[in-house]
Amino acid sequence: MGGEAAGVLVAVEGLDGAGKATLVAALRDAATRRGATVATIAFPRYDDDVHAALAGEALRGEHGDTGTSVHAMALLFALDRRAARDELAARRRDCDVVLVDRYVASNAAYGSARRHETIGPFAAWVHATEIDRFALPVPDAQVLVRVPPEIAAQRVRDRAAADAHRDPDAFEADAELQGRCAAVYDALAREQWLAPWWVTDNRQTGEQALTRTADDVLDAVLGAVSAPGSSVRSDSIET
Ligand SMILES: Nc1ncnc2c1ncn2[C@@H]1O[C@H](COP(=O)(O)OP(=O)(O)O)[C@@H](O)[C@H]1O
Ligand SMILES: Cc1cn([C@H]2C[C@H](O)[C@@H](COP(=O)(O)OP(=O)(O)O)O2)c(=O)[nH]c1=O
Repeated sequence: MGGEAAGVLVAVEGLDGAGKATLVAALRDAATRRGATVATIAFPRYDDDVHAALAGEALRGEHGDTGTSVHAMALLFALDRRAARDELAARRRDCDVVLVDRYVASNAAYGSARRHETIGPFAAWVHATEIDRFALPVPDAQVLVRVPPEIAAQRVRDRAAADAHRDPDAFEADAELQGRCAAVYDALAREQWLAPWWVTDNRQTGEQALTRTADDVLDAVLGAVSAPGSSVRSDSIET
């Protein structure tokens, strides 16, 4: 890898508490062990971008009715990514693998779920706004970290109990929204929305299971990217 080719852009997606940050760290370690250079970016970039900061505040009830508007929230998340375009391009120039913790599909999943849609007008608007208009790069692969919503919700609660700064926000506290969001994510993966998806089951606990999952994901994602003939696949990675 390297040279003129842009680093592989891998988006990690899933519910709040699904285990995205945990998998991103495991993927970074696994890719590094294989000799690849790796960069990671987590969206929303609360500390680095004003749109992300505003979205975070709106999720906690600030800024009047901003949080109740599906499109306003999605625009703030999208503008955060738009402002990260140069950084994304630079990381892809410098590194073999760029891992993003949430990306464009998060907007499609959460916004569609909020509007009680699956893949419909809202997902089309997200594509038109972020890909067609903002020219954000299409990822090479999208990984759905899949767990039942009840397990994700329990992890969010445990995390909040352990860390006062991780109090559940408006989306995290809405169990019905998380349930609909899980269904939209499944549909996005099934339909290969935007780019190829891989689905990984993250119910299992333990370091070993995580390392195995990260290795399986890397094999699948990097294998498919370096062998374009094999193109779009929807393999389910069993852990
Ligand atoms: N496979 C797993 N089994 C048990 N706990 C997990 C697993 N993956 C993540 N966790 C825990 O669940 C919580 C949420 O994980 P995190 O990676 O922060 O999720 P996300 O980034 O999707 O919100 C964390 O406390 C993490 O340690
Ligand atoms: C990045 C992004 C997040 N979201 C939602 C998902 C989450 O419920 C919420 C906050 O993002 P999240 O990554 O969960 O941040 P944190 O765990 O630090 O609170 O915003 C979108 O709806 N669209 C997006 O583009």
